[in-house]
Amino acid sequence: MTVPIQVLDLTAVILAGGQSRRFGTDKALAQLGGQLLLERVAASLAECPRRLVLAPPGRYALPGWTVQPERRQGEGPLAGLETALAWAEAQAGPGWVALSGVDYPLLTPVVWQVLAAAVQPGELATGFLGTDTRPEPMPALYHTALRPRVTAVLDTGERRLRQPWLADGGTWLDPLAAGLLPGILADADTPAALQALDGQ
Ligand SMILES: Nc1nc2c(ncn2[C@@H]2O[C@H](COP(=O)(O)OP(=O)(O)OP(=O)(O)O)[C@@H](O)[C@H]2O)c(=O)[nH]1
Repeated sequence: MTVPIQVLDLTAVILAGGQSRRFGTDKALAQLGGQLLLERVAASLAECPRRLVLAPPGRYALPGWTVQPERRQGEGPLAGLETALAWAEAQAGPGWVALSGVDYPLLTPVVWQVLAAAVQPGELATGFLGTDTRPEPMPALYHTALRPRVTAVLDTGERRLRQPWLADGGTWLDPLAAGLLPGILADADTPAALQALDGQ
């Protein structure tokens, strides 16, 4: 019998090393409801026993979290996933990483519980479908066994996290059918998008 995955089995990793070009200022330090976006995402993952923020040295300090750069620093989110998987495996052996960007300020622990409960034996990714019905690379769970594939793709020069091969070996849930509140996965990658979330 397979034992279901729980949030307590996950290694939390927040990608926080981007350029925030569309936002215009560092979006991790933007606020919603009086709280930094980085802190809000971190709060959704607070139950995870291992917690890592991938960001350039000295950019942020987050109590209870390890903050360090990824191995291929500044090379984009796929390089962040590679380091996330390596770090998780070094900490706890084979297992699942809960991966988020800093720009999902409405995430709650329930989102991660839903993903953990949906993990299927033998699959390597579990996430949500976007409004365009394509898999969204974050927030999502990735298994450490994906790392050789991620490394091989990075070595070809590819840097995007949205990869068809990531979606192929995974479970991708319709968020509303999975019981999530509408809008909970909203992405605040511009000031207007963040403003639209004010009051939620
Ligand atoms: N650690 C790490 N995180 C990254 C990197 N690039 C993007 N991110 C993070 O990944 C998430 C999604 O990033 P994007 O919104 O696509 O990129 P961005 O650079 O932050 O923003 P834009 O410049 O507007 O594209 C955000 O939380 C970023 O902080 C990177 O090279 N390293």
